[in-house]
Amino acid sequence: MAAQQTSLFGDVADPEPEVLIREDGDVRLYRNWWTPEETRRLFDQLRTELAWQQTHIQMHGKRIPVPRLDVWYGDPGHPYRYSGVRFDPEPWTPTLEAIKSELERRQGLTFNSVLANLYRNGQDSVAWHADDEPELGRNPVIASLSLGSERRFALRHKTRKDLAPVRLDLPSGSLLVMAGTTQHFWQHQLAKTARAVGPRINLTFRTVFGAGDGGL
Ligand SMILES: O=C(O)CCC(=O)C(=O)O
Ligand SMILES: [Fe+2]
Repeated sequence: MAAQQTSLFGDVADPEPEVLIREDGDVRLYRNWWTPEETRRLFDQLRTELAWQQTHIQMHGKRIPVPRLDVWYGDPGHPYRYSGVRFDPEPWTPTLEAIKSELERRQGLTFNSVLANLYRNGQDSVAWHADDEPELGRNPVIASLSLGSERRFALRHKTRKDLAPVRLDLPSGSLLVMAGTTQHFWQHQLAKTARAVGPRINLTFRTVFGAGDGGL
């Protein structure tokens, strides 16, 4: 039975997660990880507090804007790589630090970085990819929190045709945890939509191994 816990964010009973993927990976969804009130408050705080920026990638020698705003926060000394270039993360804000401690306590995990994404409308998206950069280690645990408008998330196996793709609308206040070998065998995306949708914030907590951590 899930324990009733008192948290910074109120009294929350964590229900058992829904298991979305158990073959060649491990993906679980906690639908009501935050209450609607917490979710609204955190969405407003993060929308105004975070240093949202436009990231560009190099493609065929051209500088292309990614279709969303994003920003990395994390412990110093754990640079992340984007399009082959290393960047230092921003220092934790109080809101992100509180969310991180809450996540670590309730999930029994630790993280040192978070990539925050802001999808401004239905035209913002993230293309098929796996979070398999070497600095995330062999079997990364990625904890993904959704706030704001519901958007369609999808996972597909890279090679096996017998495993059906998983598609679901990620509710506001939900926590999706991708673990085990998920990033080796599966890709995920957040597709564009023609529907009129408001903004969505996604926080993906990760552990980025720095040069001194060894054991990648
Ligand atoms: O917005 C999402 O739900 C997914 C974001 C994602 O896959 C990423 O930032 O790596
Ligand atoms: Fe991802």
